[in-house]
Amino acid sequence: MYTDPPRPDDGKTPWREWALQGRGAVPAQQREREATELARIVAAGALPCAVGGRTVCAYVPSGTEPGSLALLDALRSAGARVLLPVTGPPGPLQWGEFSGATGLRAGRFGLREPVGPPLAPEQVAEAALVLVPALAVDRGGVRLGRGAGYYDRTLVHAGPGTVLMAVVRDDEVVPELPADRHDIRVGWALTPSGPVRLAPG
Ligand SMILES: Nc1nc2c(c(=O)[nH]1)N(C=O)[C@@H](CNc1ccc(C(=O)N[C@@H](CCC(=O)O)C(=O)O)cc1)CN2
Ligand SMILES: Nc1ncnc2c1ncn2[C@@H]1O[C@H](COP(=O)(O)OP(=O)(O)OP(=O)(O)O)[C@@H](O)[C@H]1O
Repeated sequence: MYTDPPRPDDGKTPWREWALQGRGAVPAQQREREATELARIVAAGALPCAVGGRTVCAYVPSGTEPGSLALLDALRSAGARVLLPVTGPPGPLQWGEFSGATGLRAGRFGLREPVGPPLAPEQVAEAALVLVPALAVDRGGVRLGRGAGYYDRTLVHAGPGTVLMAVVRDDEVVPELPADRHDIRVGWALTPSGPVRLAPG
């Protein structure tokens, strides 16, 4: 059960605590069900854009983050070239191509990332779709990340046609989050109940 969410003018820190606390309270079985739903949505092709023959940037979930390797496999089965973030010092993220679980090793912060030479941050410009890790997202497309600014610095390189989609739990689509000028808004949320169109601007 969630505690009451903070207010938009409380700042990002209490919102991060709220989301992390909420995720921590979700039983493992429910988390697995939600991950299965997310992978099913991808496998069913119920995304806002076609991914066959296209590049999709995604991420390997860590801890209580929504998603799974099965979701990444579903993207590959749909014919996508899947790129995963390679985390360096704070700045734009580099990328590595996902070739299956055996091609991953632990990187910075213990995050699993592809072995092999990293690709430039600008590769995100090739992407039809970016699945962005998030703690919460609001109806206007403001995304709450972990607070290191990696994705805000990365998504500036996305093309105008790239679909930006924050992956969150149903309860993490909220009316209004605190926003900073540097925040890059996303047009969609991917939740276990399906894609949710947000209205940036
Ligand atoms: N799965 C996943 N991969 C991702 C992200 C993410 O949110 N989730 N990122 C999204 O940006 C980037 C990495 N950003 C991160 C930002 C902060 C911390 C973090 O845990 N910081 C701790 C210190 C942990 C430590 O020192 O070991 C902290 O700030 O307290 C981790 C990753 C790229 N890859
Ligand atoms: N485009 C940018 N250029 C320089 N600094 C930036 C940029 N975007 C964000 N930052 C810096 O990164 C820090 C974290 O920003 P913020 O709290 O918005 O991160 P976040 O969106 O939660 O994290 P992330 O993007 O890694 O998921 C802030 O100190 C901010 O000034």
